[in-house]
Amino acid sequence: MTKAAALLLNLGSPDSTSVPDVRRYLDEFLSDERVLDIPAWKRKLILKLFILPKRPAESAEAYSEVWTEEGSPLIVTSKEQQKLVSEQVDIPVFLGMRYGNPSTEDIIRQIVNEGVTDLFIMPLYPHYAMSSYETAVVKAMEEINSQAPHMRTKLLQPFYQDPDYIEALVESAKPHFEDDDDLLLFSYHGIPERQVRKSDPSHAHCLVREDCCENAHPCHATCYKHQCLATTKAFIEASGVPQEKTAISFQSRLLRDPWLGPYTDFELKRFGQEGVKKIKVMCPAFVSDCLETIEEIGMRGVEEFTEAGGESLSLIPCMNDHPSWIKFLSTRIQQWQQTLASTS
Ligand SMILES: C=CC1=C(C)c2cc3[nH]c(cc4nc(cc5[nH]c(cc1n2)c(C)c5CCC(=O)O)C(CCC(=O)O)=C4C)c(C)c3C=C
Ligand SMILES: [Fe+2]
Ligand SMILES: [Fe+2]
Repeated sequence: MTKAAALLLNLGSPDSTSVPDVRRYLDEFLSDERVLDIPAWKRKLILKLFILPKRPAESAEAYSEVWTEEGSPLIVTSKEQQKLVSEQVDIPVFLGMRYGNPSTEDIIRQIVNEGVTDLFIMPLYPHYAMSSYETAVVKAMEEINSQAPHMRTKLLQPFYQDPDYIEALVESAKPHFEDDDDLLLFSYHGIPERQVRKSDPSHAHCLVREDCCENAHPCHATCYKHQCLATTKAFIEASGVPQEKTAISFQSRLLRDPWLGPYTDFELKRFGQEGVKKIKVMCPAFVSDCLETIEEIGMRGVEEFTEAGGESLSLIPCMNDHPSWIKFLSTRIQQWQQTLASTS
């Protein structure tokens, strides 16, 4: 007897906006060797001396700005996505988070208890990064290997230029465009440049030249920079937005190492100073609105831009529960079920 199921994976949020809950979450998140990819002793020291004393209170305040009656926007939206996808397919759809709850460990236990033999693992990240897609997959596989080593698994690959994803992104974003917009900014979550180099299997291609991540290359199956550029290019082509009215930047830096640039906060200031008046910002690395979109762009970004002279900045919502996005996920599940049926 076989039983198939799908598992949606996302990053996770603290359980509440209390400082102890946020501290627990940040401790789990930033203790991940794929997020702070430095020697373990150094990571522990940095966490203890520089991050955990002050950041939990600052982040708790930021979370309070976006928290809803049902909880964190990321969790609430992810649960809604799970419900909507479940309604479109005829197998159970589970939801797990890399950090916090519902934890990957608990959800794999539930999946095992329900007798699942074939699991489609769906990291809800369009782009490959060791700190997002890779760590989610590694954690899920560790749990499966220890709890149910015979379970068969299949992985949804990063879908950064999948025409169906691009179509869903265009359909959800385009209604927010206005004729008098001066600029559409694609703001992606940043990562340290070091992690782009580490994810380059050749260790000789990515970030070696200014334009090395632009074009297709065998090293780019794991190149976050290339994949963000590719999403932007595909979106511009599919949406018809004039390229000269677009820009790209990377947000959410932590610590002082060089991260992928240009940095969103610096760019918003520059645009304001250079006379750009009306900006729309979309964040295609996130499929659900969360702290990093609602607070960092929709609140702080607005201040940065208007204080520098800009008139208005609007955040374009992520795909969230948009029907085209739900269809994308449901279709990928159905396609996997067809391959299962044809191979069994
Ligand atoms: C979209 C993919 C993401 C990548 C890549 C990523 C890398 C990355 N993040 C941090 C540090 C933090 N990120 C935080 C929040 C956060 N990050 C993502 C996604 C990616 N992160 C999401 C969806 C969220 C929002 C979570 C929510 O609850 O809404 C935070 C926590 C908040 C804060 O204190 O600022 C941190 C910290 C690093 C260091 C990193 C790559 C190395
Ligand atoms: Fe992050
Ligand atoms: Fe690259």
